[in-house]
Amino acid sequence: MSAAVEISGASLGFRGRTLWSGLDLSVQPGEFLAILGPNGSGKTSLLKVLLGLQPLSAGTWRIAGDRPVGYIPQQRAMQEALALRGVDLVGLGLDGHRWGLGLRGMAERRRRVAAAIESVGAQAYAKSPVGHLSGGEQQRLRVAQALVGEPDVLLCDEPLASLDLGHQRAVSALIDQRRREAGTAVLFVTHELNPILSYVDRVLYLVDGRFRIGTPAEVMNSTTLSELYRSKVEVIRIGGQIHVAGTQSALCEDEAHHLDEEERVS
Ligand SMILES: Nc1ncnc2c1ncn2[C@@H]1O[C@H](COP(=O)(O)OP(=O)(O)OP(=O)(O)O)[C@@H](O)[C@H]1O
Repeated sequence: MSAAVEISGASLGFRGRTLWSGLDLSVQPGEFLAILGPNGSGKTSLLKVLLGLQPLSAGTWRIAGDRPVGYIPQQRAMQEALALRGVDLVGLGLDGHRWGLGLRGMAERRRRVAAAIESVGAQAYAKSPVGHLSGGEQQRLRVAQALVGEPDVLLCDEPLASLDLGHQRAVSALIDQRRREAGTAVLFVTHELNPILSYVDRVLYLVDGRFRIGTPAEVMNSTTLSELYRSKVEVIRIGGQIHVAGTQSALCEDEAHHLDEEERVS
């Protein structure tokens, strides 16, 4: 099986600072890869490379197939004055797809947009201007927009931010279903591994120019993360969840922040 995403000998740096280098990564069709790391470690920049928005400093990358990549951007609130409706926003995800002109093409387009909106449970407000919707509602429409084109590769940049627990579960389950049923490769940038832990095949963890790639068990352990952060990091598994406690820069999960504060107080 050929890889959906292939990155070889890749480096990226800005103004003399290397974000990461020597990165070799193949993501298979249907694979779910979580991309973790502290602020500024180059997670979003890696997605930008795969979107063709950011050239590599060295190395090569390739995305198989010719379907447009699906992309859920890091959330920014949409302007209140934005008159675009939810259905229009989701429909933008079909630009570049062709079913021919005429009524059949338009009916197919409408059918797909309606199905994508239903899949994220956004029917109630899909005809409202997106600028009037809550952050979570806007985010669900962005997910629908990214999935409507049935992409072979889905790039997600913290897609669960601003969603409540119920919708975090629904959106992650939807992304998981998509990769299982259609073989979409998922690259999912997140600061919170736990909501998606049961879906994740492998983790790419970036820290200060270094990285590790492996299964959650291979990467999310005290030895590996202490090596990556070059300081003592404790990884604790409780009730099927992973909590990371360590230095401030090592924080990935909120829980760890509290543990760290308690350690300092005592
Ligand atoms: N075009 C650019 N020119 C110069 N520096 C850049 C550019 N793009 C990103 N950077 C810098 O590269 C670093 C990594 O940014 P990036 O957004 O990839 O980090 P991140 O890991 O996604 O962080 P966060 O968790 O905060 O979202 C940052 O210090 C950022 O300022």
